[in-house]
Amino acid sequence: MSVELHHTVTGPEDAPTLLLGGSLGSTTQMWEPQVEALSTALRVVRFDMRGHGRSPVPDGPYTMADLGGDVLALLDRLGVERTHYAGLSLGGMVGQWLAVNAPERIDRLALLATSPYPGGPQNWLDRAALARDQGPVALADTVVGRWFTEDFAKARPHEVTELRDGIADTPAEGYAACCEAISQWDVREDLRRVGAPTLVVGGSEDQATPVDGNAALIADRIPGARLRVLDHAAHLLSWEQAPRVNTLLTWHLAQAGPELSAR
Ligand SMILES: O=C(O)CC1=CCC(=O)O1
Repeated sequence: MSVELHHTVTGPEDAPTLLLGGSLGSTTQMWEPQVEALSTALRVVRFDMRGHGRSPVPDGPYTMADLGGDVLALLDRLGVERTHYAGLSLGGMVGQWLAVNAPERIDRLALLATSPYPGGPQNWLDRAALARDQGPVALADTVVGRWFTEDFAKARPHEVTELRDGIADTPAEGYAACCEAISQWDVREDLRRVGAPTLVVGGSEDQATPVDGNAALIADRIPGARLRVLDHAAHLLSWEQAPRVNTLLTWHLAQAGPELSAR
């Protein structure tokens, strides 16, 4: 059964909707570098994944269908028939699920630093067990260490600490149950069925979802998908390379119709 996701809406009410789905251990905060740039021409809807931030935390395990079903319920609540969707990491997995399982609801798709198959269950089940046992605080330093390049972490340590604390504050059950959803995730054979025009963005220094086997594979399989690889970018590339990501998203989504390209 779906839950009512916490969300925020920014931008003109009559503009096309863009949903932003975030990473494991994040909240709507992770999209702050995008909101101003994207919300002049789009109605930007950020949401907390179930088990995260201010959304409900049902007992796990969750599945990607649970997470995708929550997004469909959110669209229904907002009265949105079709939407653009951009997601990073876990948010990008949910984007792939939506594009495969609810293609009639998705207009244009952007998949950032995400994976079609994050390597099989065991690592993720181990991470789930650790999160339940000791809390995400036990993982926060390691995880945030993959979110940014060393140069960025040296230059902007306060931002890294803030996001690290966000991972640590994620409800243990929510974090663990989302790891369990990731542990079962394998969409490789379904990607050829995706009809949404898709932009795939990878980070050249992303060790969590390296371009080879992730962004490159997704772009190879989704018909007509466009791949862009950003240098000086690790996993949370929407934060570290915000202006470049905002330009790419604006470019990709502006091809949807005259409302966007005119602004
Ligand atoms: O948390 C990580 O290590 C990277 C990641 C994979 C899926 C996700 O959302 O984050």
